[in-house]
Amino acid sequence: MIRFIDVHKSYRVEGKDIPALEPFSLDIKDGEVFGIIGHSGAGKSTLIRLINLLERPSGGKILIGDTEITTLSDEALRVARQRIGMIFQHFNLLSSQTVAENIAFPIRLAGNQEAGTIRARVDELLQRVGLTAHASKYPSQLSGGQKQRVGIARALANHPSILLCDEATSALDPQTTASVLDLLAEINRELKLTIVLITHEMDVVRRVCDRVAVLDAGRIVEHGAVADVFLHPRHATTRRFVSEALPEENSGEQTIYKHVPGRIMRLSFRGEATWSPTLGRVTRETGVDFNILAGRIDRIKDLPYGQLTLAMQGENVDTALRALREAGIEVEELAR
Ligand SMILES: Nc1ncnc2c1ncn2[C@@H]1O[C@H](COP(=O)(O)OP(=O)(O)OP(=O)(O)O)[C@@H](O)[C@H]1O
Repeated sequence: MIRFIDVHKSYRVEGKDIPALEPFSLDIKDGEVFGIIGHSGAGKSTLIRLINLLERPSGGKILIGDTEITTLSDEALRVARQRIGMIFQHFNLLSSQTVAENIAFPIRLAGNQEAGTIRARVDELLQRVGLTAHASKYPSQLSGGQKQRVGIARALANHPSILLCDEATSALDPQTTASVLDLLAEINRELKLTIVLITHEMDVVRRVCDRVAVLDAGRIVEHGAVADVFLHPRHATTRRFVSEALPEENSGEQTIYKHVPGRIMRLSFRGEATWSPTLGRVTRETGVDFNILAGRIDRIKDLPYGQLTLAMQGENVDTALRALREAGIEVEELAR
């Protein structure tokens, strides 16, 4: 568990303390993928860098397991940091070293000098990230996605229990982003390490995270399970992030709703409910008419979900809505 207790952080700029993170408490559980989402300047980098003390908090406690890391000696902190890997938006590879040498570097730094052991570990890591054929290349000969795979292999070199990802996919195209996120999900699943990632894209959160915190101007304004935050965003900032991830929600439907007869409802289905023909059954039984205005079926990490926007008409709409709720479908009225 990574535990922040009443942590806050200010930067001293021209003799003044400028707050970057207001006091917050937060627990990140072992083995989960935890996302921190926020706009530029919200404090994401500051927050993630508190975990390995690249930034020191101005107050409060940070615990990793039972260890309060802010009280560690320099030597103890150096050892603790070996169990915390980090990857970066711009990869931060050594340009004069090959892929294999980049990955070997932190292993040597941790004190392991035995060439055979290092080679075996590097081979294992190359295989994990799918770069065995590229071991002797230099970073300039790799694509962005391949560079990030080297970054991931290097971060995993000393068997960390935590992997910090600082905008790891922000410099990548959508397809490469998807493959790097798949790799992170696989690493999380197979190595059971905790992943903390920061991003400004809700889609990254939707694809890989179990839980998420939304940062807005240095404050955590919302946090919880991704499915809850994604399907029922409460804070205006969260709603904006979600609507960016669901572009059709932005395309002027609010205006269309005014011209469509009936009550405009949004139905959200999760898990098994996504596949069962409940809507058909309920509307048949209640004689309610419906018109589909928008819809999607997708996944939040491994959880299938569906959202349908309907115009519903008929005498028994309320009965139909009750029956839908009883069947585990979440129902929200958008307009009447
Ligand atoms: N070393 C520093 N010295 C002074 N102020 C800083 C420093 N680092 C960050 N800040 C300020 O702290 C606030 C939070 O910055 P931070 O980099 O954590 O945000 P962010 O959400 O990661 O933004 P971005 O997505 O643009 O990287 C900003 O107002 C920033 O200007």
